[in-house]
Amino acid sequence: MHETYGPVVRINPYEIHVNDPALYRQIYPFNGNIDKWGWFTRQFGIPESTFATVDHHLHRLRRSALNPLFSKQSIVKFEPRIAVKVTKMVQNICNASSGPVKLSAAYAALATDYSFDLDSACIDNVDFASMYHDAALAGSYAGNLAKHFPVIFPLIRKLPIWLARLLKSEVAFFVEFQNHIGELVARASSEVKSRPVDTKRTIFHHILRSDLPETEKSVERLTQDGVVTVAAGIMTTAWALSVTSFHILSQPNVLQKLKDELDVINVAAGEAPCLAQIERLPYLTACIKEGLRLSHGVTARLSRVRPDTDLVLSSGGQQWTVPAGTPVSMSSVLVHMNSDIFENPHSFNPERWLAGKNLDQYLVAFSSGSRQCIGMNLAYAELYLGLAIFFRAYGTPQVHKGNEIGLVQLFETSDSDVEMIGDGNVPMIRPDSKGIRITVMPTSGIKM
Ligand code: HEM
Repeated sequence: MHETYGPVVRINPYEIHVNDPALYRQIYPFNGNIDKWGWFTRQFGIPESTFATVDHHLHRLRRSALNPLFSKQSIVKFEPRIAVKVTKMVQNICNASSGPVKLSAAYAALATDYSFDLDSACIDNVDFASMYHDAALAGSYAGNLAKHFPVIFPLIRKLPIWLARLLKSEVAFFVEFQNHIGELVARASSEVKSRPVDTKRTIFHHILRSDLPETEKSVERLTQDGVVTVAAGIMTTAWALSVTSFHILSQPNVLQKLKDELDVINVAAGEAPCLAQIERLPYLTACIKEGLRLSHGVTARLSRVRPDTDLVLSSGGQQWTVPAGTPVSMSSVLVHMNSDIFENPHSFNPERWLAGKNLDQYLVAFSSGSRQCIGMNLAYAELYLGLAIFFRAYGTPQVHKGNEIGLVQLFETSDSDVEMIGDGNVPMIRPDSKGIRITVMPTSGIKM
């Protein structure tokens, strides 16, 4: 429709969609009274979560309780925990070397494990099975249907587990996932009541002790917030790690440059590199940005509504007025794949971020404005530590330094295993893909 009708199109009777990267920040600004669109947010069946809150002011109140947990300062405190999990994952991959390892599942298990006190220990599973990841993905894909039939999720949530298991394993995972989060919230709630000065600080303990009104602290509301926070963190981070690793492994010149950069950082034997150190590495940073660009983050059109003001969009000497109350959006995929900004947009090319072109403004995987991803600092910490520890520990038969714990090679994995074929709120991949798989040959080196 954009090719036929231009950059600003009324795509259905209610909604306007935009395809002009210059307009992205105008649609998603940090200031102003901006709501979400109820028709979009109802698809997940969690209307009381911060993510799905429609009203701007209520959203600000709910988000204010979460903000301190996700500040850069708080995430730095998480760093040792993330590093321990990544190191364990890297060692487990080496131990599980008898057949191909599903790297995308390993990353999914990793992202699940460091999501707030879930005690899931997914990375200890030999096959890296990740119940939460699969449940979250199934829920995200189902959103396309649930937008039209919003009764689906409330019904699923009420299913007894035996019936859910009879229907489909993903449905059962989803019910178990929600039940597990509900149990964690209920436990936190009774702990906070019985021991008001306890120092244990999961996301739930934190909210329960915050200044939010008591009506905002119900077990049901906090369960909804927990479900979306964990699900949003797992799917996106695991996919960004997977896509970035796939491209690095498939281009020996990229791997060589990355390993050269990682090899010179000063790390004591047996220790993980520290975040402050690796965040300054230009080539690793460029790989992460390129990986975020090609993994897209959230692919759905994230509609915004100005309830009481018109929105005037202006670009290239043209102006459009979006009337108050009208949902308007621009998909991240259209920004990331715009060939005027990113030449050969399908190719993984970290160098484009090092050419002084000020491309950062067009990296919108985390969206922008008042509803921008709250987990961005945590996601970056996971990406930096995950990739740095993995690529210090592993080389390929073509590119290695001699001090790795193993050599890896992609196993029957091609571009078609990472290419987006549809929008399931996150990228949909061809259904018969077996994931991003590697084979591992342990070496005698020990350094990580
Ligand atoms: C590469 C990793 C990630 C990407 C690309 C990503 C992307 C996004 C995007 C685009 C949004 C905006 C959605 C909207 O406008 O409706 C969002 C919101 C959100 N994300 Fe992330 N995310 C990532 C990791 C995480 C992590 C690690 C967490 C927490 C554990 C998290 C928690 C959330 C939450 C709670 C929201 C809702 C925020 C609000 O409504 O105020 N995300 N994310």
